[in-house]
Amino acid sequence: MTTTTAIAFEGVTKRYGDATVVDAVTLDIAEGSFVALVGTSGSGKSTLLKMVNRLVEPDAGAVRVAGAAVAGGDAPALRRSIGYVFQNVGLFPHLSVADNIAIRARLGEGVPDVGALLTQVGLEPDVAGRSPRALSGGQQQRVGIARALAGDAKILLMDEPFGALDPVTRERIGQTVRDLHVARGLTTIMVTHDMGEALLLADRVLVMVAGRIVADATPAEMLRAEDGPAAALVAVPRGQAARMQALADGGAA
Ligand SMILES: Nc1ncnc2c1ncn2[C@@H]1O[C@H](COP(=O)(O)OP(=O)(O)OP(=O)(O)O)[C@@H](O)[C@H]1O
Repeated sequence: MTTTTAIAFEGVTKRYGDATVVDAVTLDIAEGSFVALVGTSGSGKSTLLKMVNRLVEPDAGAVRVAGAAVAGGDAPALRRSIGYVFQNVGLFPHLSVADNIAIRARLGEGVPDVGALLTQVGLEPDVAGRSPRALSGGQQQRVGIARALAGDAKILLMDEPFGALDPVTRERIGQTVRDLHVARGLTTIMVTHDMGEALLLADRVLVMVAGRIVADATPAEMLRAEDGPAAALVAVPRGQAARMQALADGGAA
């Protein structure tokens, strides 16, 4: 089976002052893959992600989307073709849910089918007329996902999208995103602090430390890792799962 590269990072580097935040990262993201980017705070995950839609420009190297260097093209057009979801959602409170989703249409694209999008992200179509202020945090994030997909994006970038949500809502929205990823044939990159979430949602997990990718494996490979940075990160969810199983079995945790 041949795989097509949707996003390529070629020796990408970003510095802020003396600090090298992303350090010569070279990486191919296959079309249709769901990639989780994990690592401790400040390791450069968001910076790497934002170089795809040019919210951050690299100091060296190149990012390619569908083979074309993003630096050579029109940044607003690129951003409209890529769905971007982030923790604070960023809905306009004075606009209705429908207008928030259709905001890209105002920027010159076709008018999206808001009702269909709301259904796809697990909301009732009748929330379309409400203000985002009248929605829960989880519902707002679902609207954020609908907005990200309104322009028929084939790439979905998510930056710690569920960080502010309770675990049950987080789990449900994660599953919604995974289903949309499959149904729409998306290429998805999700930045998360949560290794458990990464293992359960993604089909490839990248671990970033100090601006470099130090582990790159499937969730199953990550879980089998005996040592190294991946092993340290999976130790937490693996240990929790084992302790909970012990509790369920009636033994001491
Ligand atoms: N615009 C900026 N100016 C200066 N330094 C920055 C800027 N953006 C990010 N940094 C620094 O770059 C480093 C990496 O930041 P980045 O947000 O990419 O990390 P991260 O791994 O996504 O962290 P977190 O998980 O906390 O979001 C941090 O030390 C951060 O302070």
